[in-house]
Amino acid sequence: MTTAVVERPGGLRVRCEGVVHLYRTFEGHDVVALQGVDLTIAAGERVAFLGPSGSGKSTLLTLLGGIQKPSAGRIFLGDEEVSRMGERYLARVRARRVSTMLQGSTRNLLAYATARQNIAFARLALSADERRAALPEAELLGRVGLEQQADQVVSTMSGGQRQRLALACAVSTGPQLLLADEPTSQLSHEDRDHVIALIHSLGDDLGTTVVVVTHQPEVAATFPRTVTMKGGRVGSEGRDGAEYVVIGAEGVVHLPTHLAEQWPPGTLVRIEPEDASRLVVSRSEQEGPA
Ligand SMILES: Nc1ncnc2c1ncn2[C@@H]1O[C@H](COP(=O)(O)OP(=O)(O)OP(=O)(O)O)[C@@H](O)[C@H]1O
Repeated sequence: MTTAVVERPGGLRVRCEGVVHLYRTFEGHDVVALQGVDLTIAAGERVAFLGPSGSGKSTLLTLLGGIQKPSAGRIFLGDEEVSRMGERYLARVRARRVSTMLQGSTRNLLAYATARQNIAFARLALSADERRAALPEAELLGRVGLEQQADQVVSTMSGGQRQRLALACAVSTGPQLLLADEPTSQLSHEDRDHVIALIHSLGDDLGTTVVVVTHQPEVAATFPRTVTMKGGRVGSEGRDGAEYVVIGAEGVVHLPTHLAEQWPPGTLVRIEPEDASRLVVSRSEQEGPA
């Protein structure tokens, strides 16, 4: 497929430096959702975020999309730091350069509007030139297999149709960065494969940087890079099928999950260099602190 949705040059580079995020609960407690994320995603790269529930995947995604600002640390979209953007400028970035699909298709759509009206709404912030350069709405709907649903109201659509429409709206502005939180959860296998193929075709056509949060191994396997979150940090990364742990800012190394179960917190270990590219981790015979 070679048709561009809206012609824009390439994808956006994303960089996180020591990103921390806290939520204040109604009871006044602070919840640490992210505690020092260092991560660079190259322009045009496609990455799947994995990790257990509560590890901070959705929080990181909303920070990358400028929906929330980090409590500390810095996030760069291209060369621009998100926290330094004024609200109006950030709103323009969100409307034209960065598309975020939140978890659950209904949060991304106007339920009582038709497919066509939803796409028109998503494109409101585009300039007249950009709108002219954009893929015609009928073609866009055709690409997500909804040509027959152009005038159908969202609330009468199936879950799969809504999710495909949400994706059509997200890509209708030709974003340089597409962020999608669980875009394939609760879909049939057929709808899941359709949505993922569309996401990858956007990357192929426009060089868009793509980040997808998923719990589904079949979905993660279609991405050349995976980032697994653990306790609010990047725990490990997968590149072309090989898994690596990541050294954190303070020299902290997470153990791979299968070893972490055998060597629980408190285990005493010794780390010694074997040669220039190898460290040996050995477990002490002594009991660690209880
Ligand atoms: N609005 C909020 N208020 C308070 N705490 C929150 C809020 N949103 C998230 N959290 C907490 O922040 C932490 C990270 O949550 P987050 O939703 O980012 O994780 P996740 O990895 O996306 O989880 P899931 O896979 O279940 O969606 C969790 O401890 C969660 O309970």
